[in-house]
Amino acid sequence: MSLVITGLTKQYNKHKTGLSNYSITIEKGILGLLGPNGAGKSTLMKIIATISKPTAGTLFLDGEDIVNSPDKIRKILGYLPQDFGVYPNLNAYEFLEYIAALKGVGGDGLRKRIDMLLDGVNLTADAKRPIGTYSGGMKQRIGIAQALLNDPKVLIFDEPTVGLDPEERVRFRQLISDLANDCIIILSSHIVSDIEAIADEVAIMQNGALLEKGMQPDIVKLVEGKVFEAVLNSDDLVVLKAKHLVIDTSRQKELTKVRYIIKGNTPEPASLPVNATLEDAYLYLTQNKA
Ligand SMILES: Nc1ncnc2c1ncn2[C@@H]1O[C@H](COP(=O)(O)OP(=O)(O)OP(=O)(O)O)[C@@H](O)[C@H]1O
Repeated sequence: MSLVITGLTKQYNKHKTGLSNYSITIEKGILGLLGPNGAGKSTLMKIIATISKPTAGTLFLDGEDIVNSPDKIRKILGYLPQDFGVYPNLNAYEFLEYIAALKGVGGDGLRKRIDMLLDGVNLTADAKRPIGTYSGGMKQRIGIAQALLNDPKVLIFDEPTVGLDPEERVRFRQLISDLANDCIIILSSHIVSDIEAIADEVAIMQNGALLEKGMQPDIVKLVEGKVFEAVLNSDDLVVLKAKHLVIDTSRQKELTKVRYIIKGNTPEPASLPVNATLEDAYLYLTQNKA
């Protein structure tokens, strides 16, 4: 299964561009979209989910044009939008039955599937309570469950881990990694550690453009050998900041420990090389292009 996107542009109005000439090919597995606010992640996801039409460009799913024939993808799509709304008076069970009816999912297996999904998102014990009484994280989990109702082959999650506690993040990861062999899964976040833990491939976006896409280790390789740490006084820190890209600082008594990416070839004196991470690569790519 592959989704081939070419030259995708979304011009909201004269001044606002959501995506500009964006091309990417997405295969089975979990793709993480990483980018700062306004990068175009939601715009891309809405277009793939056929909620929004592009101004220009094409999307083909296994050779089928999904801009002009959206039904091809809608039948096999699961989508969790960023601003997912729930019906506060329905309980989780009723809500999933309602969404199933909208999606045309029914039959003998429905009850079993709802039970399985409620268990998958850890809501079985609360399934008979009105959703209006749920916490933000619980509402997010019911949103995840509804996206999985129709046994989708293309799954789109816009900021799925917002509001989830660490335990629920692990549960979410397990839930979708079981599906990844068989599906295209696209999820967005601006939290690098979430993408690092969940995604196989990463697409780093900014200002409506794709900066880089690849398997996580290949993205990290972009900054390997460039990341250093040093413990400095405040004067030396000022000098370092003017020359290099600072990733992180922390106080160590009257000194500052700094993690940075070198610009050029020469690290500051008394610096030690450290292993690069996805966060280093993300900051390197987005801050160099900012
Ligand atoms: N309905 C809209 N009308 C006008 N401009 C819009 C609309 N939706 C998005 N935009 C603009 O398009 C650009 C991309 O926005 P988008 O929501 O796709 O980014 P994002 O990467 O999902 O950001 P976030 O992490 O904040 O959700 C931004 O400049 C945004 O202001």
